Parts: sequence; structure tokens; C-alpha cells
Amino acid sequence: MPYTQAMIHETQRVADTVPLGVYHATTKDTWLMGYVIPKGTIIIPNLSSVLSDESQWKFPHDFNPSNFLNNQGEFVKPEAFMPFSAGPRVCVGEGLARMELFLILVTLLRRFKFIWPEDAGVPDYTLIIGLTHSPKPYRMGVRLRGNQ
Ligand code: HEM
Repeated sequence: MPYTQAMIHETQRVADTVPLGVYHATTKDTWLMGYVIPKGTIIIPNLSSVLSDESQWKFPHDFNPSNFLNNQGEFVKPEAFMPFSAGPRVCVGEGLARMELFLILVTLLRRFKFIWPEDAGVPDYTLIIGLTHSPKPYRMGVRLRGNQ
């Protein structure tokens, strides 16, 4: 269970689905870490940079579920895990999305085996950039477990 949770969280970290979150604006003059941000300034949260911050992650630039496991193999969620953003306007669907990710993935993995086709070459993890990140199209072999 801890490893499954770690794998799902690591997938979300690397997938970096909403790289620049949702734009906001200051509703009053604001002081933050010595900077003055005047009222009405557009704020673009750079979630990508947090999700791969070298000071926050053991393996910032690799896919490695160990980013979410402590030395005892227990699941831990670092504060820098914020694919749903943070603060008062954090994604309201976070709970639902996390429940769905877990239930759907575990159900699929219990029933099916996912196979990278031998002739598909090396996976290309380059993301397609838009308002959201999405993977490049790829082929995948899927087999019923126990029926191979
Ligand atoms: C993996 C799936 C999802 C990701 C990565 C995601 C990510 C985000 C992010 C980054 C924001 C911007 C938060 C901000 O303004 O700072 C957001 C806002 C929002 N999300 Fe999601 N979301 C996901 C799934 C969902 C689902 C399933 C729902 C609804 C059932 C949902 C509903 C919303 C709504 C309504 C907002 C606006 C909240 C507000 O402005 O107060 N999201 N989401």
C-alpha cells in the first residue's frame, strides 16, 4: 500500500499536470518576503518549479517513488507536493481526484498487465505543453492477468 501511494504521487509529481496553476490577482497591497506586490497584480503560481525543486526532493529530476517513502518504507507526503496548488483556492476536487486515481489505478492493475511493446523503442517522456501538460501519444499492450 505505501509503495502504491508513493507511485501514484510520484506519477502526479512528474506528470506536473497543471504547470502554472490558475492565475490569481492580489486584492490589496501585499508584502511578501521583503517584496511589495501592489493591489491588482496578476499572480501566476509556478507549480512546476516546486514539484522539481532540488532542495525539496531526493530525486527531483527522475521518476522515483522513493521521493514519497522514508527510510522505513512508509509513505510520506512532502510539503512541496502541490499539483493541486495550495491556499484558500486550492483545487476543490483534490479529495475526489485522489480517491479516483487510487481506485481506478489499483482496479486496473489487479485485472490487467500493462506491457510496453518490444518494438516501441525507448519511451519519450517529453510532455506536450499547453494550459495543462499531457503525454505524447504512445502504444501500450494490455493483457488480462491470469490469461497470458
Ligand atoms: C488530478 C486531477 C486534478 C488536478 C491536478 C487539479 C489541479 C487544480 C489546480 C492546480 C487548480 C488551481 C488552484 C488555484 O487556483 O490555485 C485547480 C482548481 C480547481 N479544481 Fe482541480 N484538479 C484536478 C481535479 C479536479 C476535479 C476532479 C475537480 C472537480 C470535481 C476539480 C475542480 C476544481 C475547481 C472547481 C477549481 C477552482 C477552485 C477555486 O478557484 O476555488 N479539480 N485544480
